[in-house]
Amino acid sequence: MEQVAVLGAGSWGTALSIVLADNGHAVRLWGHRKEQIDEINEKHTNEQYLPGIQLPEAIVGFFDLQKALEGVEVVVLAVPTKAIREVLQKVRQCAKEPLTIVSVSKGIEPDTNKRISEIIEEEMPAHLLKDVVVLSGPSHAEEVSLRHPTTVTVSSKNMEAAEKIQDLFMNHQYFRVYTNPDLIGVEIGGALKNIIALAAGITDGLGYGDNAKAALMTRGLAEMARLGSKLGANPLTFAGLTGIGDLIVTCTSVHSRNWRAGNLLGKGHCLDEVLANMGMVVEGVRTTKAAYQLAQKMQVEMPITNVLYDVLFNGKDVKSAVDSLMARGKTSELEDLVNISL
Ligand SMILES: NC(=O)C1=CN([C@@H]2O[C@H](COP(=O)(O)OP(=O)(O)OC[C@H]3O[C@@H](n4cnc5c(N)ncnc54)[C@H](OP(=O)(O)O)[C@@H]3O)[C@@H](O)[C@H]2O)C=CC1
Ligand SMILES: O=C(CO)COP(=O)(O)O
Repeated sequence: MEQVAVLGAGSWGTALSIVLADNGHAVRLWGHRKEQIDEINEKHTNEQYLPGIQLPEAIVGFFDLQKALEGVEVVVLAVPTKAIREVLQKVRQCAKEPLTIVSVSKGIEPDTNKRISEIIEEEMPAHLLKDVVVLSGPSHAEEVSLRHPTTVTVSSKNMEAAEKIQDLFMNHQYFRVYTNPDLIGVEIGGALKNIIALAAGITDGLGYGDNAKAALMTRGLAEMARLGSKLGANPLTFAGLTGIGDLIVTCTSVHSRNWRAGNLLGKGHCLDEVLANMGMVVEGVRTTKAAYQLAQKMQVEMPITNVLYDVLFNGKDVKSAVDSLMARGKTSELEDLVNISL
């Protein structure tokens, strides 16, 4: 039995706390809103994020970060990408011993274009950071909290640490955890699939059918792998859980906030209105900006990302965005594969 701190009491932090509690661990679920922590401790629910789910009593809510981190060696970081630096700055003021930090968020930071593991290494002083492990894959919190069969992947620069985290989360009833040593590919896949899910939501919202969605997913995967391999990822990772696996779950599920946001954009709503009404994080918006910047910097062709960037940040109309993808010059499907070095 391990004491684990989970930072971020949203959908994913709470769902992963259930997995850890089911595995016999004592979970300290930290959140920054007192009334939500009181609800977790008094009613064993988190109605805003996982309505109707009864939380195991081994999950204890913490409002005081210092107390949540006392004597803990493993910290699961489950806040949106834009809050990660702020939360880590608080963690480094409270931590006394070196921590293994498990990143479960999916995004790339705009402007710095850093992956989350890179942000963690930057924000945490070396003496307080033992290892960084990334956990990613096709896993909607809503389904995990219902204990429906789910598979994810863990990766790290130190695969021994990844295997420890694999053991911590592995639940042979409903939560199967794989390892993959390709840290860059695992993080890039998890982040970029949100861009394609936004685009898939848009074409669904426009009333286009399965052909359009299959095209976006397939050509989306090609551009994810193109950028990923330029950044040092193994292209085969994009054929795995954190690539095509997460792309399928996010582009085809009503649970996906990215798909739902895209769907509303496709139906004619404006971005500000969509984000204001979502009530949960839509990571793909900021990641589109970061991936657009990376594509320019690394000179990688990313037509879907580029056109979505214009929709989100330059007011391009969604219908003409799809038209401009269709009107691109002719190309070969396999050209991408030839350009990817294994
Ligand atoms: N939901 C899912 O199915 C999955 C999500 N993920 C990833 O996990 C990450 C978190 O997503 P998810 O849990 O779904 O997001 P939610 O929007 O459901 O919850 C985010 C949580 O983070 C809290 N938070 C936001 N900013 C801060 C801050 N500065 N300090 C402390 N807490 C903060 C929010 O608090 P408040 O309530 O006050 O806003 C909320 O509790 C994302 O990167 C997402 O892509 C990965 C796999 C699956
Ligand atoms: O990453 C996820 C599932 O694997 C969750 O996707 P959304 O953030 O789009 O809901």
